[in-house]
Amino acid sequence: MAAVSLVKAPIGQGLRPAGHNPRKRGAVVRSSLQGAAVGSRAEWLTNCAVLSSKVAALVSHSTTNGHVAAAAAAPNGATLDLVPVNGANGGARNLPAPLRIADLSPAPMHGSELRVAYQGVPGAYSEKAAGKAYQGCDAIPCDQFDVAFQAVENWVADRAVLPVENSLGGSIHRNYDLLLRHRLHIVGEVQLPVHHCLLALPGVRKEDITRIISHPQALAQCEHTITRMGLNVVREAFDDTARAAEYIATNGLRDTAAVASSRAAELYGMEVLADGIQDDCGNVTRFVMLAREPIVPRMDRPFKTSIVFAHDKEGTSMLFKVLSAFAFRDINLTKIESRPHRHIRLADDASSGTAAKTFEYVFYADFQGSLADPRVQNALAEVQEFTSFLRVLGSYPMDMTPMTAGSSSTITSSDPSPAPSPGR
Ligand SMILES: O=C(O)C(=O)C[C@]1(C(=O)O)C=C[C@@H](O)C=C1
Repeated sequence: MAAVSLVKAPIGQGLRPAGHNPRKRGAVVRSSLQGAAVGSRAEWLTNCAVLSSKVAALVSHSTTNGHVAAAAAAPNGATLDLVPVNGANGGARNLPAPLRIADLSPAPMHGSELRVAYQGVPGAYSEKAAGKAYQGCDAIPCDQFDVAFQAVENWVADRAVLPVENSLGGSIHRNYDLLLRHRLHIVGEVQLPVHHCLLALPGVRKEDITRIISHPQALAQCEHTITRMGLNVVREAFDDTARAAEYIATNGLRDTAAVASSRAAELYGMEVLADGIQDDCGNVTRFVMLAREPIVPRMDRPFKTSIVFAHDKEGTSMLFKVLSAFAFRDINLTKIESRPHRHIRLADDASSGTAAKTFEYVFYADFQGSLADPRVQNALAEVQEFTSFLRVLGSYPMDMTPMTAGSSSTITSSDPSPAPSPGR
């Protein structure tokens, strides 16, 4: 499958039903502590069904006289300009085909495959993470992280699975920045043990290699091992690990090796020169699962909640106060990250568009606890008092799978529409 490089004209984008404004929803604590978007998804589906039946009625009427006689009014008042049907009368061959019910369906229903966007090409670790998060999904490769966000926002994909941190390389800052710029919700997490190989074309020996290419995170995760191998090489960054392998194969490069997965070796006809070259055998990358809607937080299993906050006044010990709101309630923080964000535009629920706000730093924090837990709600209410900006990025089940090398067991998720698998 070709990588999605631009997501500009998704099917049905202009047909949003009345009241459907994705930017209005969300989990900003100021408006609501509980994600209240479940009803709006149902509303969207209902409106689609109404719209579909109107179109279906018109199309069936049109087949009696060979033409669609009139324009249909969509529920939001927009006019659907239905075109003459291609037929024996001819003359309409270059005109667009009429909408079908399938075009109006925003997401696969009733067990059909979930479309999951990831960054990279087949053989990338992110593809494997997508398969671990949503077994049997239709994984959609995207050439950039931003495109994966857009693919979900524009209904080209139902979910995105993107890396946020690695146990050796640290945070993937780009995705933290994008979480703030976009309006998607974290609905789950998946931790993937990452086992790197050094790949080269068949017959190439280690001594022939002058260059190693890979994703910067993958190069960082193998930095010491590559040095210890005594190879006289330059290291170059590439978009993703699998694309580095594909590039070598496509261009027949016999002086270049890639750090990538054994699956990439199989897919692109490469040989494994060295196996397990990550600097730590417990090398794990954490991915987040993103959706247009939040999931309903629960209390019957371990949950994690991710927030982002900022303060626009100096000298008020904001960070200390925020941390104390969690500490005094014995809520365990699992991660905190600060990012500079001058001139970053924040998607803001308070207005229908985006509002430009400037803070010196924003802070991302993950903590153990569900948004359904009153302790968490109280902590967030307090955090809200100390901050100028607070947004809940998601409250979702923790990935509890033991992190043994090569482990790939399924995680437990509350995500409402994952591919069918036990316990979901
Ligand atoms: O290049 C890939 O294969 C990816 O999936 C990207 C990525 C990353 O961004 O960290 C994912 C997991 C590994 O940590 C290395 C690279």
